[in-house]
Formats: sequence, structure tokens, C-alpha cells
Amino acid sequence: MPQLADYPVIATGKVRSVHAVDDELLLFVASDRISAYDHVLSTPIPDKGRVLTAMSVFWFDKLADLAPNHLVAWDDPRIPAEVRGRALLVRRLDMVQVECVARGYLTGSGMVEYRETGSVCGVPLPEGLVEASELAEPIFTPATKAELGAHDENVSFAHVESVVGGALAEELRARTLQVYSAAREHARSRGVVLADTKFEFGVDRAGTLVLADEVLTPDSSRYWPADSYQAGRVQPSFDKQYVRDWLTSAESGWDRKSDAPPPALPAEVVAATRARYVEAYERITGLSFADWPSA
Ligand SMILES: N#Cc1c(N)ncnc1-c1cnn(Cc2cccc(F)c2)c1
Repeated sequence: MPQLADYPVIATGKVRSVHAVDDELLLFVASDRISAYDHVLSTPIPDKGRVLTAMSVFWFDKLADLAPNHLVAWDDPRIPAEVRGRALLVRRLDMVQVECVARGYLTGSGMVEYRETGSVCGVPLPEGLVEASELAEPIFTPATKAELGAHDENVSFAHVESVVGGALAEELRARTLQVYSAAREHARSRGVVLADTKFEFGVDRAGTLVLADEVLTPDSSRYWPADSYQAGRVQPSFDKQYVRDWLTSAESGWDRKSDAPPPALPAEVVAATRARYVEAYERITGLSFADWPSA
């Protein structure tokens, strides 16, 4: 049985990494680390990596007719036992260097840009929109990948065309909006608002556009509880609100405007956050997390 150390690291993020298995295959590993307020917290959330991996697998399968994806296997002897359940065997692609974001609601960096310019990524929007307003149609708001720790930079469609060419830019936009719309409809039927999401694509040897990275996880998307949705205020995050509320409470003793790193999370916040990740998975998939493989 292989060890994770046998597979050289080819990419690392705040909470995940990509390792080389052979010329054709990579191992995509999700950790239990959680980030909040642009900090990776010192306290892991048990099973977060497994829940997010299970969610990607569900969505890859659900959306396979709309978009070919890079998933090869999630339970395979080439996956080291130590990361079983939180690692995916994926095929190596030529990655497109554009963060493909779809937004059905106005929040985050989109809201900031709208307040300043009345548009997002050059897409003009109606006047009078407020925090968390639902958009009449979802919009493609691409970004360029920032260095580790910095925020991605929103760019225009014309910029994407200049980077990848007109045809591929149009295909990225069309596929991003198509997959977001299908996922959003399913999530809404399960009582969850999929406000926005970020896809990464690659191109295979045949020149086919392939959905890669993680997809439609709470780390790559904003999920809000539908029953408390109300435009005009910042919505509670389905998965991270307990962490955010504790970190900004007097109890934590932390000042998010300071340079100090966030304190360790209390056990009850960790447990409640783990439960929210499992709840998100089970509500969206209708499956039991207990059936998902583990180390
Ligand atoms: N997925 C995928 C993939 C693929 N199927 N083929 C080739 N390269 C990649 C690949 C390389 N880096 N990233 C982004 C990235 C950065 C940092 C950490 C991460 F986990 C992931 C994606």
C-alpha cells in the first residue's frame, strides 16, 4: 500500500494539496483545516476533509452529463490509507489559469465592486441592489488566481479572452453558468441556497474542457440556509457561522483587525461545525455520511 510521502507534492493551498501519482494521475487531498477571516485556524475540524471530498464526488457524478470531470476514483488501492476518504485520484490536465466564478446573488467581492462601479467584472447590474440580492440571471465573474494568502482579483470577460482566446473564454462562461444553475436548482430543492461557486477547469489531451479541483463544496461556494434567506443583510454561512461568531465574540478575546492569529476553537464550536458539514452533505445528497470511506 503506498504512503502519501511516496507522491511528490505539486501544488498546495491553505487547506488542500495535489500530489503526483504517475504521468497520468494525481492525488487531490483535502485536509481537516478550516480557514476564517483569511487565517487558517490552528484547530482542525474532524472529518471536514472527508465531507468535502464526499460532496465533490456527489456533484461530479450528479453533473457528469453536463460536464466531463477529472475524477478517476475515490476508493482505490493507489490512495494511501492515511488519506482514504479525503483524497481523490484524478487525471492530470492542462489547467486553465482562470478562476471561473458563477454568482446568483450579490455578496463578497461582487458586492464591493458593485457599490463602487454598478457592475461586477464589467457586467453592468441594475441599480438598487443590496447585500445578498438575488440576481435576475446568474453572472460569470472570473478572477485570476492570487498567490497563497492574497485574494483572487476579479477580471473582465475581455481579459479572459485575451488570456485563453475567445472560443475557450466563451466555453468557460457557458459551462460555468450551466453547471452552477443545475447545482443551484438541486440545492434549493434541499432547502439550501447556493449563492455562488468557483470552478477550476483543465483541458485534456483530446482538447476537451474538464471540470477539475473540488466542486461545489462549502470551501469553493457560499451555501446559505434557505429558510433564513433575507436580502439586505449578510447571510449566515451554512458551515462557518459558528466559527465566525465565536471568533468575533468577546469570549474569544481575539481582534480580527489585529495581526494576531486567531485563538484555538473551543470543543463545542468544533463539534457544532463538524455537525454542520455533515448536515450540509446529508441534506444536499440525501446520503448518509456514515457510509463514506474513512482511513
Ligand atoms: N485539480 C486538479 C489538477 C488536475 N486535474 N490536473 C493538473 N493539475 C491540477 C491542479 C494543480 N493545482 N491545482 C489547483 C490547486 C492548488 C493548490 C492546492 C490544490 F489542492 C489545488 C489543480
